[in-house]
Amino acid sequence: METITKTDLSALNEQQRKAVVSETNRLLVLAGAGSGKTKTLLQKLIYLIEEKGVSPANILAITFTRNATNEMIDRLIISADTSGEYEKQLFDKKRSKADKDRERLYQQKKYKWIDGLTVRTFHSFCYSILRNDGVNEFDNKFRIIGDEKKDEEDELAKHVAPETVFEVFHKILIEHCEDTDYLLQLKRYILDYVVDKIHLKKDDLRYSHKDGKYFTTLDGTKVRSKSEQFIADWFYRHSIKYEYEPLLNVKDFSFHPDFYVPEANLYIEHISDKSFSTKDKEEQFQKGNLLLVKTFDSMTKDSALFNHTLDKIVKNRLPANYHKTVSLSFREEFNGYHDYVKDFVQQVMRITDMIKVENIQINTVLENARKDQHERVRNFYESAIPIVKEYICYCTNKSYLDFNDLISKSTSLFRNQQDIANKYKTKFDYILVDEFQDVNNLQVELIKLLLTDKTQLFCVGDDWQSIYGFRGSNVNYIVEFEKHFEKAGTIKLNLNYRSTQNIVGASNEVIKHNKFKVDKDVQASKKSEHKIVVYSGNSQEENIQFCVDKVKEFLNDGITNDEILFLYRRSKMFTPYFYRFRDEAIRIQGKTIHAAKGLEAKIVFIIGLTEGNGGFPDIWLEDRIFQVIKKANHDLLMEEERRLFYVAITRAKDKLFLITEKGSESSFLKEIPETFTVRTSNPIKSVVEKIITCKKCFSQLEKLWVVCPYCGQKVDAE
Ligand SMILES: Nc1ncnc2c1ncn2[C@@H]1O[C@H](COP(=O)(O)OP(=O)(O)OP(=O)(O)O)[C@@H](O)[C@H]1O
Repeated sequence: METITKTDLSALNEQQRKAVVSETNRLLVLAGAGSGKTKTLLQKLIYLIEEKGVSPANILAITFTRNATNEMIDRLIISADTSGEYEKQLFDKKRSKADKDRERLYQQKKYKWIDGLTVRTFHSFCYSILRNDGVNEFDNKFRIIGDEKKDEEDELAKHVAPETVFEVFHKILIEHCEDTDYLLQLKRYILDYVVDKIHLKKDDLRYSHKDGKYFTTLDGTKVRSKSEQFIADWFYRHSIKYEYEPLLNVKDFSFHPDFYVPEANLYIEHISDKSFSTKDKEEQFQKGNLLLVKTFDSMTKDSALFNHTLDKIVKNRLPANYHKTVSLSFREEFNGYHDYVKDFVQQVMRITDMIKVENIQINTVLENARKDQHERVRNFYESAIPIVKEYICYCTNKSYLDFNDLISKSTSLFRNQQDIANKYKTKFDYILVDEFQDVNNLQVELIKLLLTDKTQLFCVGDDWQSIYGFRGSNVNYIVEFEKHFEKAGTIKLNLNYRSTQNIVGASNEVIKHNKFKVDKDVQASKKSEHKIVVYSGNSQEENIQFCVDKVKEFLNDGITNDEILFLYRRSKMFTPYFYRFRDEAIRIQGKTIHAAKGLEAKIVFIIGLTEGNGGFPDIWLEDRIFQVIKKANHDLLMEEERRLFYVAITRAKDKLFLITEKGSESSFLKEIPETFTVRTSNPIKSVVEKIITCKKCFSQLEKLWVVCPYCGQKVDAE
């Protein structure tokens, strides 16, 4: 075999080394943030090939994202490339991404051992299984449907559907709206629960309308009660023109009856428990020789009966040639509400994913939803489920597979076709999985179907960083690894090489508030020169100003833009910052915390750390709609939010800024002990680090190191 690269076991700490040489067949390397899990996994790969003589063809390394796969391949090429050229090219800012991708591919081919490895995302691995071996199971000329239509650079580009999941759902929804009943049902849902928000508690919007007209009817009129809304909707559904609270001048005085139907020359007064006596009004009607009909709240309890009543009252009085059917247009009916329709589609997409990951029958979901005590939940599913069913049929007819289908089709292929399962089982003697804390049911099932008693499964992950629960990942697989995989072992990596003591200390304290986790004693290897800055301005403008000033200061001190990272819970928090920095002609990197997984930066700002709606924590999955498919209690959802905060904090190497607003500080900030922070509303000057020389290997180090990262010598900071 060609010489590849040296397994540099001496560059690893004892625990990392133990993990690399371990012969345990089911091993979990449970690592704290920045403790070198990716490094350990790569060394394991190299060790297997170089020291143990394993053929690269027998190794499968699985990641979650294309970026992670590329990074893994990059690191392998760097380790093999003694000239150091590849690393230079990779970090060359003048080179385009496409250029780097081409170079990666070229280098990968050049080193046969790297090319021989299977380093894939779950999805691309399943994609090739289905393409190569799925023919007996179903049409293997399928195309993938996802969030993007095409990316020229993507290896899967040729096989991607010409429409996105969202587009298909939206299209199906519009088609469904050709049925007027469905259209109005959906419109009613959106008006009630998005526009009027009638599901919210009393102390909100509902009573804040000065004129008391709160309920929105299907034609957009605001009325005073649910019953009036029902009556107005009934007119709309039957295309009967009406006037709401028209001014009526009768003999002795003028007043506003509830409804007037011109074509029937009829007035309707709806009587609720709270209505005043209508005696006076009735007299006036008699005097004026006008037709008044009363309806009562008690009638509205049974909607079928009430429909019937209105039928009797109104229809008989309409002219004989009155025709009722008018087809409604989707575009016009939702005029002004199209963004809400899109939100609805997003929610339908979310439940479709959940249904697939949890492997529940659609009709079971509908049955459960119908039993839910909340009308909003029942109504949501009545409108959503027909769309989900149609989407599934549509994808089958078009031979589209979405990301969940790729995995579930692969597992069913393995279950149904033993010979194909055996082919993969015998091929891969070693299966390495990165970011194991993010696996979901389907992915674990796939892994299990690939294992034999002899296969070595090597998983690395950090339960404290499990942040994809909302997409179906299940932190239980890592927390109870030894229950899910027989005869499993665990090695913990506890030394954080990335962040300084204050950052590691703060992150440890925050995560202590979570109950569902594995305990780890994560230590920092770098001293702190700076405390974490918690800045609370009086307004967003003050916060932005503070960040702009700080960033300018850093840039003046010679720090480059890509060493500074802005993190946030939701993209929209960043928008005002983005525009302000753009006005200042400063380019900064901003990422959602989810997208910052695995990244690190010298200086990190976490913005939007306010309590309450739109802040952080932001527990949206608690919405009862999702609970129908998967139960999740408030405490567990809060734990996921806290893990997300933990991921954010631990991206910082040296300096961390936590940006909040006076009076609405995120509860997470209170979980960081004072010793690690400076809390202020004023700008603060930063401390400039000094460089020292390691006495043993003479490396130039920032004063922050406790132990020299190159030779392990204890560094005397003084
Ligand atoms: N034994 C070691 N000696 C010196 N530096 C190390 C060692 N192990 C890891 N590092 C360095 O620590 C940093 C973090 O490593 P890595 O990215 O592998 O951590 P990680 O556990 O995957 O992090 P996270 O889970 O937080 O994304 C890297 O810069 C890496 O080179």
